[in-house]
Amino acid sequence: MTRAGFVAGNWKMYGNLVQNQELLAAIVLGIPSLQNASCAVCVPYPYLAQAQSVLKGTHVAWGGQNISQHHQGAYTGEVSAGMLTDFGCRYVIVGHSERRTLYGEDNQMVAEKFHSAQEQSLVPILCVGETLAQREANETEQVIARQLDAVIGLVGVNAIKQSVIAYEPVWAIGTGETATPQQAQDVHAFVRNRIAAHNSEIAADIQIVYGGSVKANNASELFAMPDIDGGLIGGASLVAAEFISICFAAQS
Ligand SMILES: O=C[C@H](O)COP(=O)(O)O
Repeated sequence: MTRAGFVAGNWKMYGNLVQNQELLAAIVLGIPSLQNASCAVCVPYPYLAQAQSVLKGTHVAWGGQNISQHHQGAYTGEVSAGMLTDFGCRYVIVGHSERRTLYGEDNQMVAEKFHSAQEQSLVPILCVGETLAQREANETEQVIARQLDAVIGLVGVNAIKQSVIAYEPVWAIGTGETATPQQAQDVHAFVRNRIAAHNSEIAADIQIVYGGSVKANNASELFAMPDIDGGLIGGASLVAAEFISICFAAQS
């Protein structure tokens, strides 16, 4: 079977009302439809209402970049999965390496966030990936296995079915240094095999996307690999023409 492609933009902490309006309008105009692929933008919380208002009824979905693992409560500054659904979100990124590194999110917390997202019918985009030091120490597979197993251990493999997995080698994020298609493919195949050990059907169906310096000029080559189903795009998702072209590269 051919899995559908998927591309999500992660705007990180960039944008303002005026720039967003221009970017979203250009994306909507540039992506009237996609063949066997879908796309989304994950915007900062304050702009969810803006994304909803511009993207509703279009081919571009939207989502958040993080959620609390808690349902509600005295957690100053946090945002729950339910709050994202109030703004029509379909997706939420969990476990991005910037959250893991800068905000101390460990595998258990990421698994809880994944669970919390699914409880509200959001599709979690689960990020996994190794640092440069871990790659150089030949620990890539162990690191990713731990990140994946923590989630499967908490929610079970059947729940994984309703998610997207994003392999993002930390050393390739925002650095301009992309993993080669073969390096990325090797890890994607590892992730798929690890899931296949639990359930081969789910492993065959799940979308595994790559993130780390994906641009319009390298997307096709990456997405052509058998286990790479699309991308999670940082910097290039802030440039309409780049993002649109990456989304088209995920078509099949
Ligand atoms: O979530 C997106 C990744 O962090 C990739 O960012 P980048 O495309 O700017 O390297």
